[in-house]
Amino acid sequence: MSTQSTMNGDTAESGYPHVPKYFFPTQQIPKLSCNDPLADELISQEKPVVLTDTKLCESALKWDLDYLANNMGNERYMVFVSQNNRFKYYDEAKMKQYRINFNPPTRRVDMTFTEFVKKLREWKPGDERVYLQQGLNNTFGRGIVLDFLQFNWQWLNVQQKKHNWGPLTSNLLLVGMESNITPVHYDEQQNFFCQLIGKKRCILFAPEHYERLYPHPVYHPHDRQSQVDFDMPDLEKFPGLDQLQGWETVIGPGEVLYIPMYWWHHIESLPNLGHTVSVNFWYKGGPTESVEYPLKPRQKLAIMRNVEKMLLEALKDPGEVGPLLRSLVLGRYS
Ligand SMILES: O=C(O)C(=O)C[C@H](CCCc1ccccc1)C(=O)O
Ligand SMILES: [Zn+2]
Repeated sequence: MSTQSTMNGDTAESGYPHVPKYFFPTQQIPKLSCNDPLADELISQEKPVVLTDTKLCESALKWDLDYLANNMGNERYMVFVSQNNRFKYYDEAKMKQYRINFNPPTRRVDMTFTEFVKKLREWKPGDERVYLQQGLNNTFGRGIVLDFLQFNWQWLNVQQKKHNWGPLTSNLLLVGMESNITPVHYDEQQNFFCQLIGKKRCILFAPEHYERLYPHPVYHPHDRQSQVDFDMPDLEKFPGLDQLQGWETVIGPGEVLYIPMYWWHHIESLPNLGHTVSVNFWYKGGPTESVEYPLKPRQKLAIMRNVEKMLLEALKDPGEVGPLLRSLVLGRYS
């Protein structure tokens, strides 16, 4: 791959000039062959790594819009619609649970793939944007199912056992427009994220940056999502942002990014490079054999989540959780 170099000679792994886009510094996520022992080392340490040569989704590298339109049948698929380029995830179930004034930033519209492609191809500036995010299941056309069966399951099964992961829970098919952004959030599963069409910039932060990314309360529909807008960081409200530092990479077709469980990630489809297609593989974390101290940051995160859930269960009113925690901590533990 020809690597362009910028004035300061700084050329990222991706061969693209490393264009710092946001207010925080980042380092490049290592990009290694899946046969490199260091790759396995990083995965077992739950650190991010971009893997090449996995052939994990080689049979799906042909999943462009035409192929998908011809093979996705006439089912309706989950599509999110946004008035801007951000697609901040929200939990529909939690929306109904608590009477909080929450205006969802996107709306969910189920549409056929043909309708989706039409909206995508006829889009012009000012129009609402679309992002198809649909779990792969056997309702997809035969062609898709056959491609799916040809994924490199042997390699996946070896990884799952080697790193003591739990079962595969789902595969999300993602078809997005260029410049679409999934704002920074964490998931509670291990993730092999496969890029099929187009390029995505992925910015990751370790779980210990929890205090710097100010996640919404656990009961909130935006649970696991950061309150911070990377385009308009509010350093008064979120002072920890000035310590934030991340890891980033640009992944292209055939590359797999390992997003460790509880690691924050912001994902965007690079502008001017056309639509993107990705498939992820979410695995439950493995059983925790022996608890070792000091606890890992992700274990403390899990504990904090349980404290929030327990307090809400006990207090019922979300408005009482903050005051009780302040009484507990201020002047006593702080
Ligand atoms: O694979 C991942 O974890 C990603 O975040 C990929 C991301 C879309 C994910 C949407 C989503 C976020 C949270 C819960 C359910 C669905 C992208 O590629 O834009
Ligand atoms: Zn995610």
